[in-house]
Amino acid sequence: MLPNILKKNVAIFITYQIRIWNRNIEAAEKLVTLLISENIKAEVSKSVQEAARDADIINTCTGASTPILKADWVKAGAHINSVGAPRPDFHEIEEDLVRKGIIYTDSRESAENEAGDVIKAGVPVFAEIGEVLLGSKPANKNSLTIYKSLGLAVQDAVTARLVYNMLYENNPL
Ligand SMILES: NC(=O)C1=CN([C@@H]2O[C@H](COP(=O)(O)OP(=O)(O)OC[C@H]3O[C@@H](n4cnc5c(N)ncnc54)[C@H](OP(=O)(O)O)[C@@H]3O)[C@@H](O)[C@H]2O)C=CC1
Ligand SMILES: O=C([O-])C1=[NH+]CCC1
Repeated sequence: MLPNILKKNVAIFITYQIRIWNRNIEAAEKLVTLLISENIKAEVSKSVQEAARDADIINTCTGASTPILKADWVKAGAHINSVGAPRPDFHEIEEDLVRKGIIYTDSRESAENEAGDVIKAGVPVFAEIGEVLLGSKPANKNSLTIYKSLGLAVQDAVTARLVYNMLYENNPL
């Protein structure tokens, strides 16, 4: 999943340097090689701290059950996209870091019931992404912001429909 997220980031931001950390360095090297082969500037970091240092955007996408990203490693004004820890008993972001951030999510109900990091920190969700897109809630660009992604069933349904159409309607067998 992470390669696709990174490519989307690169499509949006013109200047960038991507640093990749994985607990298994060979996996990080493999991803960096893939990104470089697609002309995306990427390099391996030996630690999460090194990867996060001075980063404007941090993407966490792990199956970790204890936090891997700590508050002291993240600069003021950074934005974090947290994709992992989608269960109440899973964590990938340190509690203090979640408390420092303004929390955005795809579904408030899901975040309050499923996102371990949000539940443990006991912080309110500031806005759903839909509210930001509609202009009813601000993006707070200069603050530390955290987008807690959990996925919406409608995304799966629409994707399944697109795949079905490609297979059976646009390209009938
Ligand atoms: N928000 C959303 O919409 C969605 C969220 N998810 C969640 O995102 C996460 C990643 O999913 P996906 O990419 O499919 O999973 P993968 O199994 O492909 O990748 C998991 C990654 O997490 C790493 N990892 C696992 N445990 C730890 C740990 N304790 N510390 C550090 N790194 C760890 C793995 O490292 P290694 O390579 O060493 O094994 C691997 O790089 C999962 O938690 C999944 O449930 C999934 C789909 C949608
Ligand atoms: O596939 C998955 O592991 C998940 N999808 C949404 C939350 C977790």
